[in-house]
Amino acid sequence: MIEVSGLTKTYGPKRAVDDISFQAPPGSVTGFLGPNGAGKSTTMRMIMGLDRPDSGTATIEGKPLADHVAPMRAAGALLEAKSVTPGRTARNHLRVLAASHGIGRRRVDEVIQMTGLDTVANKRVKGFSLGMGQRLGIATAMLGDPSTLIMDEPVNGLDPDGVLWVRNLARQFAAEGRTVLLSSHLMSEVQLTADRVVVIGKGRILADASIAEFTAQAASGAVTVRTSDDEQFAEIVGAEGARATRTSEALVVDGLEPPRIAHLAVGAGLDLHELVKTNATLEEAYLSLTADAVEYHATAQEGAAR
Ligand SMILES: Nc1ncnc2c1ncn2[C@@H]1O[C@H](COP(=O)(O)OP(=O)(O)OP(=O)(O)O)[C@@H](O)[C@H]1O
Repeated sequence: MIEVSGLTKTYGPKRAVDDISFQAPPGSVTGFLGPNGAGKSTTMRMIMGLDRPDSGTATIEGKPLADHVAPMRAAGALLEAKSVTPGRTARNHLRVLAASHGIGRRRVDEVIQMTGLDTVANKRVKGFSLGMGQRLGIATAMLGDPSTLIMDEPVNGLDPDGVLWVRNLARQFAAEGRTVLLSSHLMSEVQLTADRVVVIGKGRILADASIAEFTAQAASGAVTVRTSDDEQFAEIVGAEGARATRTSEALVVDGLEPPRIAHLAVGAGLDLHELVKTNATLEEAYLSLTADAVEYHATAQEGAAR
């Protein structure tokens, strides 16, 4: 369990994190989302005790990470800034770290295997690709077999196979009752990986909900209907006070729930060919929520495809 309470961090005039509180419960994957510069990495660094908050607290299993007897067993993190000595091999990097935390060499071999680094474990880290570096970062995070795993942009630079692997790893960790907090800008991936989302914008919490709740909030509630006579059915729906818009292929009904729509169609003796409530995707929900919190806008290019 990660608990963040009233956490605030200012860099000069910039309030990077502004009085945020949220929990990442055990047994689930919490997606940590927000536009560039929203404060995600700063928050993760404070949870890991790498940045000192101006005020507020961040705890793991009830206490700050630094107060744990074996911090690497409490939490492991893949953060953006890597602290790997480039001249070392991946295996040596892991061995040095393991030795300084009382972790045996067998665990080093295990995490090398788990992260698919076997063939490059004896190569110097400075020659690593972005994806191999990510895998080594994840291997480092897992070294202590931690109960909490924090990953900042874990799929950054990974090939599709690696993306799937991170998704399965996160899901497996959660299934084992551990806590997973991960940030990502890939909404489709978060939708597949996370159970819950915490959305942050300009240092403040914008949403804290399950994926289902979060996307339901953004859904228009419209229902797509096709019947044996859409023109007649549009009138029936209109008489009920709902709005029916005809598209080339169907009717889009606003203001009635599917069971009522089905009841009306059957009552009018019409065949019902389609009845679908439209759900927003995580990306649509995210974009509509964060529209005002985006700090770095791209401007449309002259001559760009329209
Ligand atoms: N060490 C620092 N010194 C000064 N400003 C910083 C520092 N670290 C972060 N900031 C500022 O704090 C704000 C939050 O940054 P942070 O890296 O936490 O955002 P983020 O949500 O992780 O963004 P991204 O998605 O781009 O990684 C930004 O405006 C950033 O410029």
